[in-house]
Amino acid sequence: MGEVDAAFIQATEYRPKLAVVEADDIPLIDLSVLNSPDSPEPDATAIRPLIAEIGEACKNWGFFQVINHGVPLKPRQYLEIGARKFFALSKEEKKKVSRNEVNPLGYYDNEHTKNVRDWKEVFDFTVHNQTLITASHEPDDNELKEYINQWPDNSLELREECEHYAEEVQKLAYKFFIRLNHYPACPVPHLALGVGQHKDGVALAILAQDDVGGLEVKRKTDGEWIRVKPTHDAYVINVGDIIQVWSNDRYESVEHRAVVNSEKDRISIPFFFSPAHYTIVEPLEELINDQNPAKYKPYNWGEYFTNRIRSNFQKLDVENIQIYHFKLPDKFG
Ligand SMILES: O=C(O)CCC(=O)C(=O)O
Ligand SMILES: [Fe+2]
Repeated sequence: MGEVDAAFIQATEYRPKLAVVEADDIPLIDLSVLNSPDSPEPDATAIRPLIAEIGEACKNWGFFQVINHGVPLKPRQYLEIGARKFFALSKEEKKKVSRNEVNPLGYYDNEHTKNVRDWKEVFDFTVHNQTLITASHEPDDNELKEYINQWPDNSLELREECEHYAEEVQKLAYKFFIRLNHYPACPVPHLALGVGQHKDGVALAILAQDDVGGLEVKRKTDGEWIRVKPTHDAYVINVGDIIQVWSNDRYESVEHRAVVNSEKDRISIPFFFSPAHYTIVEPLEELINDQNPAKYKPYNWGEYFTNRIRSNFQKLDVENIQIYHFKLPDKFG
């Protein structure tokens, strides 16, 4: 295997099959009724079929793509170019904006998913230049800290490109943070993964991917890994853990991963949507009744998130925090 660090090598059962199963069946949803120039405020009847379509996609797949979403293409294209320029800088230059124990935003090339190193480098920033978040994952520690974006200086216009994109894409959801993912070409794509299989802990993820492709979704019906076909100017949206809890398991957060390849590098830009740090996440009251009792205990989002990033940051012996840790016993057995 020569020069590839053993930290990147997946256990046999997690290694990707490189034969691609490309899904035509991941729902492709047209959002044009929401963006009609004639009726800026679509009425409830007009959007009812769309809501049903999204509900079905969330239930059956947990994943879908959207087109005619109203987010302009230019800022996304500029940011993709800007991301490529940034990742092409020397390690030394990129490390000037490195994430560290104090500030988890910025550049990072050592992320682990389930204790195996990901074949990627990332640049994280929050939509607001300063964001308050819970400092500690300990329940009794109420201290908050401020996340501050780190921007590379010199000639790059990365800051403007990131801010401009954030302003536009947040119209599709609300806010939190955006990641620039760079997956370099990999000499051992059958042994490593760009991101190991995982679920997103946030409420919703909205991903812009370039035309190289590599995102794979675990199909709910048979557990097969399905490649999400890059579609021009589409966004891939997936349900995260918070929606699973809010919906009391009606909409499940789905496992996914990013496969790498030996020829081309790849850029993807996920936008992670989640509530404010003080939010208590629990099944929505209106969905709960005697027949359908709450399946989760309430948890604090800020503590959960801090716990998660702590375990991404250092290789821990224990599994990181998961929503099933808050699962209540099933009353109907
Ligand atoms: O790059 C991709 O296609 C997926 C990235 C992803 O799942 C993540 O960053 O959570
Ligand atoms: Fe993800």
